[in-house]
Amino acid sequence: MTTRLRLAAHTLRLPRRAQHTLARAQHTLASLPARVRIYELGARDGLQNEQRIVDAATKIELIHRLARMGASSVETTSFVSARAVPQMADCEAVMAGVEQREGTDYPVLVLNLKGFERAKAAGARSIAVMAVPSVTFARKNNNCTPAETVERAATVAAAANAAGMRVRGYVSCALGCPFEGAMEPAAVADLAEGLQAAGCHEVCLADTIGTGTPGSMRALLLEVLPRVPSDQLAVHCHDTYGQALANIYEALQHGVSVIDSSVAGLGGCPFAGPGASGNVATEDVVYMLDGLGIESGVSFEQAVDAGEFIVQALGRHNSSRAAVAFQRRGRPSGSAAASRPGGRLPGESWKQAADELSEPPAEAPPRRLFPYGPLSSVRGDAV
Ligand SMILES: CC(C)(COP(=O)([O-])OP(=O)([O-])OC[C@H]1O[C@@H](n2cnc3c(N)ncnc32)[C@H](O)[C@@H]1OP(=O)([O-])[O-])[C@@H](O)C(=O)NCCC(=O)NCCSC(=O)C[C@@](C)(O)CC(=O)[O-]
Repeated sequence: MTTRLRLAAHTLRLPRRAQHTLARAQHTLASLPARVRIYELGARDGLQNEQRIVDAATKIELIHRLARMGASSVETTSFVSARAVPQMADCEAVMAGVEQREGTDYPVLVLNLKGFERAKAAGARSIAVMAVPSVTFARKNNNCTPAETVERAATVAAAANAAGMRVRGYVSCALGCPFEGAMEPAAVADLAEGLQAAGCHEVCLADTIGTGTPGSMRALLLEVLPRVPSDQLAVHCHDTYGQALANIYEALQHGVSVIDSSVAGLGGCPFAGPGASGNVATEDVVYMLDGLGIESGVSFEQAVDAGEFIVQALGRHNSSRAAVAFQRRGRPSGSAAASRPGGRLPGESWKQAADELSEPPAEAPPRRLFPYGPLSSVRGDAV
């Protein structure tokens, strides 16, 4: 008997109101993807706006940790003007030093043909391009018009595809521009479709300054999804107004299964004006996904370790709520870390704690319990 049938039999014994609640929960969970891919931005978007220049060796070590923690993609650097973004001046050295793991994608951001030629010469196998709907942001960030951002992206994508590279396309300011406010969802959808037609295997809707809400994310997805299918979409949420996780949850319910994030919540575009905060923290995203029973392949503990590594190098605070809570309190009951209050034993480094915690417990506890039982049964997965 499938879990769904067993569940149906079980719910008949519940009061009518509880049956409705359960049916609603089951409907929501049924629409969530079972697995998502994490596109990690800590080494590129995460660092590009930091004033303290991080040396190439530290960036390379960070990239290795991000790959080891299980991110599907680790955006490695950007091939842009060193005058415009001094932190990315060492892009060639970083590319040369990264030992690429089998099964991990290492895209680099490229905004024009000059950047593409540099990336190709440095051995990049995967790139990201961008299109911008806002006139002011396109001028400040890309030194061209919105239409020219699409033309440049298409030119670069064609060259990259001809060279056998994978191409992702960002639509920046998808939920708002720092200078022009809300963007028309239809205009964003036009750019998303344009990037896909230009040869991008994946289109990422970027809330560059984190002004979106689940309402505006839903309105945007309803406009974009008829034109670009959910399995070719990603979302990139900054957390300026504390909406990033809610926006991601909204996107998950529409079938989007590639999530951008940055360890320790680092990041931001240097051309987006003051007050825009970092990306949603990878640790927070993974904590939420683990709680939803959605596989990401990312180890929460190793994400905390990577985030701590880079915030210590930068001498700044960690913006991940989940990482900070984990360091103070450990994981809540039911998780492997819970048996070790504080997550880390006295004198133990985060790396040791993470290695220790990633070892499977002798008898695995039931994972991800939902008040009505294991999440998979509520979702109605067949067994
Ligand atoms: C847009 C460009 C490339 C200008 O593009 P351009 O208009 O083609 O530049 P140009 O021809 O006017 O050249 C200006 C100068 O830049 C040099 N140059 C031109 N291109 C390159 C290159 N590829 N590599 C190295 N140097 C370059 C070029 O050689 C020249 O140097 P000069 O002769 O004055 O000494 C430039 O303005 C630039 O690099 N801007 C930086 C933009 C940037 O990196 N922004 C942050 C990343 S975007 C982001 O974070 C958003 C995202 C993706 O995460 C999603 C989201 O949240 O929205």
